[in-house]
Amino acid sequence: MALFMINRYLGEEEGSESSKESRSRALLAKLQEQVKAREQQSVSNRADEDEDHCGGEVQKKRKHKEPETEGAQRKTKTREHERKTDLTDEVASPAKKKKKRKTLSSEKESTNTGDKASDNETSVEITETSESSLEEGQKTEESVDPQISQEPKEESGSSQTTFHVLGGFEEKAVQKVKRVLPQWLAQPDVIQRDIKSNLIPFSEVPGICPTLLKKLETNGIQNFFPVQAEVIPAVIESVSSGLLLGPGGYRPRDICVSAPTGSGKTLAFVIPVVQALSKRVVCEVRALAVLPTKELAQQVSKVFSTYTEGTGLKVVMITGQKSFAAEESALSESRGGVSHSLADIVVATPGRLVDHINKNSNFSLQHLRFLIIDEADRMIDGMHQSWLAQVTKAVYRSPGDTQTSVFRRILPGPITVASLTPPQIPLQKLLFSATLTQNPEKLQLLDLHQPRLFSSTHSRTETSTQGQDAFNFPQGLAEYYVPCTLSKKPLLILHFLLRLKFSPALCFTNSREAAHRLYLLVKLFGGVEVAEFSSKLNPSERQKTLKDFEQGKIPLLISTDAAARGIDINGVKCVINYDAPQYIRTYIHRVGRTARAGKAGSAFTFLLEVQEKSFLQMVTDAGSPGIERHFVKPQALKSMETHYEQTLAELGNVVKRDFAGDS
Ligand SMILES: Nc1ncnc2c1ncn2[C@@H]1O[C@H](COP(=O)(O)OP(=O)(O)OP(=O)(O)O)[C@@H](O)[C@H]1O
Repeated sequence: MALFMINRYLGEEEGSESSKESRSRALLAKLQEQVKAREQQSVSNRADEDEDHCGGEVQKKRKHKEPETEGAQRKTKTREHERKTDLTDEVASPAKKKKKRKTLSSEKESTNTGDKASDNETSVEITETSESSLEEGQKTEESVDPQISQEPKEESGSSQTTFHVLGGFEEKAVQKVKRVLPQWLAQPDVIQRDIKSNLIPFSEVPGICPTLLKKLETNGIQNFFPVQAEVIPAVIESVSSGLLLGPGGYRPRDICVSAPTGSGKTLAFVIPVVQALSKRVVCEVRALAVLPTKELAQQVSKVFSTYTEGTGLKVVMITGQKSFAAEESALSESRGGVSHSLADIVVATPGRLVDHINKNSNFSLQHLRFLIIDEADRMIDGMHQSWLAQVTKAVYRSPGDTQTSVFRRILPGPITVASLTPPQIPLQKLLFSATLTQNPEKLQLLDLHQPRLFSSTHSRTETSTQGQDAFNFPQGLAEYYVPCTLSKKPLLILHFLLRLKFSPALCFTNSREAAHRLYLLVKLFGGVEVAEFSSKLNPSERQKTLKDFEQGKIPLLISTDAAARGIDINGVKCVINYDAPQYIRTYIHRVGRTARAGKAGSAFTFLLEVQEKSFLQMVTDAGSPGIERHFVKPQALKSMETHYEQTLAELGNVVKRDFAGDS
């Protein structure tokens, strides 16, 4: 199915070498023709002149006779051509008419300067004939004409010359390629961005079973957030005819959700999936959630576990946190020599998922009904791991498979009566992200079926100026940038924590080395509890660090982008971009660790002078409601400077020791 319409190359390829070459060749051929015609003409003129000078009465008569016949023919041709040209000129632009008038007046000029009437006539005829042949050429090459139509003027003084000025093609304005989004991307179901003033009571969202509503209340959820009120009913509707068929017996539409960070996307898929699977009889893997990191998988797995409690549904996480064998035995067991699934919902990272597909013969995805791709844009970027192709292969039987069960699964092709006849479990994809790409080519990689988009961003062209995607920022987020110098950056962090009491604060650096150095510096300076979070730590250390930070034991967490996406830490008041992020998506996810669930929060980005212009442009283009300047006066840092210098010297020794220890 053609999912996407992309109007590319609306005009002819102006810059293409081959088209330039063929134009040049056509022009050259035309000019050569004209040169020949003129040479012949001038030869006959010269002969006429000679005859004029030395010929007698007979020759004079012949001369008069010849032009009479030839000239008459030519004149008839010319008049005919004039009539044609006049007709064309009636619809031609005024500029063209002007040009023609100019050419004709130049012809008149040349006529008046001539000595003999016959010469004059010949001159006019030549001019008009060449113009006529050029007019013909105009049909194939418009841009050539203005140049050539002026030639007779230059030649009028010396009608014998065959010299032509080449080149100077008229510039054609290149038509700009317009972006045409497919309708489902251009006109999404709109999700309100303002959570606080758009809370939706449970009673207004139909179809959710009372047990789940009770569970929501038990977990402190009183109302639905806008994204949940839109997406939950849509997914529930797609299973209204049971797990085997979508509405009307057709395959259900895939669902894409693009909503700001902290807007409650997790519950938007957990609730309907749990409700849909709660009626299952046999335990099989029917839902698979794929996330980019272990921490995120753990977070989502926890939410699934909360809402499946008491339903009999089993949630298993496969991220590599446990050994492969331990994960294998959590996924399935063998009873009477037959393997039985022990998982209804699997939460996985792509790498480990592929391992199980390839190495665990008891891991079956043949009953998979929901494929949830959280942080979908990141997962698309990571598609080089070909995890999606592996999942698809595991879900559908291979063509050589002769399985004859009614429930056999065949990779769906175009919808036909035949293809719909055997009932088969449809695989529905649910995509979620705060920065879902609107790039149709990228989305096509996911092979979506009649996708439906829920988005709080209408279209990227509304807010962006450079074709960059526009995103929505959380309503309660206040963005600031702090102009600074490289040497003062660490002092600023200390100022923010110790003086301004901005805590708990999550501080991002662009590398784990930078995170480690800053962590050491703050620790040596003293006065504030600090921890670092990066791939330097093992998974259990990372888990403990996040827990301590969430519980308020650590007011400052210095992290790489490992904590930038999806991590839901309650109560982060402030995000500090110690190093400015290079990409807008990174910025959006980093600052999205605060101002979650409709709460307020602030984000500060430290900017060196050279970074200011491009960074502010990037943020504005992405649709930021506004980023304010927050200037810290140098005097405010003065009192910390001496201690800071001492700490820096000390840091040098610690780093050396660290380095020696590492090597
Ligand atoms: N209806 C609700 N009422 C109150 N709190 C809610 C509701 N829905 C979700 N939350 C809370 O909002 C917070 C953010 O939710 P969630 O992590 O699902 O956001 P998200 O949209 O997935 O964010 P991100 O894009 O950063 O991953 C969570 O702590 C969650 O418990």
